[in-house]
Amino acid sequence: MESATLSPTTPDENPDRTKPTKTVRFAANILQRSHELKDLPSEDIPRLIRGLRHRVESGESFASVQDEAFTLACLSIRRTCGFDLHHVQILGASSMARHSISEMQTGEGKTLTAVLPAVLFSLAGRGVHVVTVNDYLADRDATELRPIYERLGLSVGCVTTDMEDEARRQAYSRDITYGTAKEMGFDYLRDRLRLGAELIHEETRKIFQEEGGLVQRNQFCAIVDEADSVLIDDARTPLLIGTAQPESPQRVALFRWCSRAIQKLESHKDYIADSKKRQVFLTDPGCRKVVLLGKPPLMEAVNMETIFENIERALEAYLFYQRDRHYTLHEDEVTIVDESTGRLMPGRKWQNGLHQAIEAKEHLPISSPTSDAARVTVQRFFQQYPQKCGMTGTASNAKREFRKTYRLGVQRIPTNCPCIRKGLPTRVFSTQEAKNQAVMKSLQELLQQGRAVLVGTPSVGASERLSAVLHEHQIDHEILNARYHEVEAQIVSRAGQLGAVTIATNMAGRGTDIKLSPEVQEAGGLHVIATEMHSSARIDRQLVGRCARQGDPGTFQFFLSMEDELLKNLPADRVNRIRKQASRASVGELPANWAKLFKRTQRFLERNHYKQRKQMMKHEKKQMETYRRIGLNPYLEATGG
Ligand SMILES: Nc1ncnc2c1ncn2[C@@H]1O[C@H](COP(=O)(O)OP(=O)(O)OP(=O)(O)O)[C@@H](O)[C@H]1O
Repeated sequence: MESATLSPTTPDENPDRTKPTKTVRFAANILQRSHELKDLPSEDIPRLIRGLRHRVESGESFASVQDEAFTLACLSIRRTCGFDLHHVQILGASSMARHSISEMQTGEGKTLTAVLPAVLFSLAGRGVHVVTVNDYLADRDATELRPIYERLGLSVGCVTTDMEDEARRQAYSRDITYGTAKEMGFDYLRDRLRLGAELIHEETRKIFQEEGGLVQRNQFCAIVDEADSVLIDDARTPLLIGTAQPESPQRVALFRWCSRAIQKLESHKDYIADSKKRQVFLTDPGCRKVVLLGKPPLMEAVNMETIFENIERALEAYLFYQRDRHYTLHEDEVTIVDESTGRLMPGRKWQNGLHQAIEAKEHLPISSPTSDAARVTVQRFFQQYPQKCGMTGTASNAKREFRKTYRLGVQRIPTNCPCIRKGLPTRVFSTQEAKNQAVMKSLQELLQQGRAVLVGTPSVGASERLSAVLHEHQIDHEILNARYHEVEAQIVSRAGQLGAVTIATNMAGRGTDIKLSPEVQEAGGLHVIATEMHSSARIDRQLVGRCARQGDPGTFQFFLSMEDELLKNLPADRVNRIRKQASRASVGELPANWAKLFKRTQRFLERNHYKQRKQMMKHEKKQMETYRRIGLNPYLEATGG
């Protein structure tokens, strides 16, 4: 059988779809061979897989068993799901087997595509990690795909947030384990903490591992779904485990005092705020003012340096962290909202006193602060997998970063059916109010046409504000945000029905598969209204990718306003200038060319975030080298190995 050689052409570059290319022949061949095995008794499939495993364990390469492994996987998929994989899915799988990121458009069936490389790499018997963006998707994929793997004689596990260590250990001992990068990364760090100094002695490490002291096996293969979200968007903050410091009334008094004291400070005069980096620096006059402010007796022993630092944290909490956008409040606790996925992250805390500063700002009980115990960047964590690959609908514009950081190429895979998604012209308004009115009008028109509508919003707060406006206009709708994650599956299952209006945060941005009812399909499919642009064009493309999947009809439109969050990332004086200019141009809708400002701001932010990631990696590399040189566990921070 000939091996897969993907031509770099995209469907647009090679519109002659009737001519079978070498790659199409490769995919057709795999499917044909799987059809030839249609009478193979079920019990023979695991036997054949065991044969392949034996060959890999005896030193044969993955490439030499790839065709047979793919054939058996296709057979199992057909017997379980009742349909064949599309050729393009087999091409996507083949490029992943050669350590690439397959760029497959949204809705092309990436979840099933990943089964093929997962089966192939599982033959080494060292564990395959299929990494997704959230617990919901990890659990959904593991549950839905389990029958396919089990037919092949392969075991499947899933790691989610609230699991105990023993259950995690079990899940990692399976052939294929589903989970999020965060869960897998934190398990990795917890293992490094368990190892302590033994990490650097190969022999003791092995013994420790064999005795079951660790939860994870050594990293071997990672297949990353939504690769740009996991490897790029989420890679701006390192994975970090903190250890709780003892409670201290002094510190509680300090956080509370700082939260009040900042009301007396003036921007530009007493402090400088950098909104891009979300940092605040006290100026000399600011420091002098803080020194002179009256303090409670409990703070007498706190040195001025610590007070300045906590004043800066309190200002950051006040200026850059908004309730129902960056965090939510639940039962007297601050719960972080993941900015790129819109999901809650219970149990996670901001470091260096920021979490406590936010608690003080919200007049909540102050939790005990944590200090760094172990940390690793997402980049470094994934670099340690000798076999890795990924898939996403939005990889091309991060091609360079994938190559430089992870040594992963990006391969564009043609769509199965031509995509007929249609974008309507972006509309820009001078105020949020004018934008909401226009969204409402558009919604009413769409509902009259018998469409289903998904409205994307940037935060929990924004989704609820828009919901209130819809209530005023008596438009029935559902909300999909971090507060309703328990009923996510039901909300998604209704989102493609006649007259359905779903207001969602980024939670619906990735992996959400909205099935259309026949009437909605007939009326033009799902329409996506994006009510803001995100900090990365890839996140916007994912939201828009909820419509017009697999050749279905579908449309989308952006509604933007000069009061949008995105523009707040520009320097304040520039935003004010632009807003004044806009209000001179119109009080309602602005000319279409104002949309360029949003695209430029988005590109500016993308560049900034890339720089931040590069800087973080440079810093980590330096730190690791120093730790190694002096013989300490390089993953342990404050404990010093
Ligand atoms: N070969 C196939 N034949 C028929 N249906 C398929 C096939 N492959 C996948 N599907 C179906 O297509 C739908 C979309 O699949 P999936 O959610 O995996 O897409 P995706 O590429 O991951 O989308 P997104 O990028 O939005 O996450 C699912 O309902 C899945 O069952």
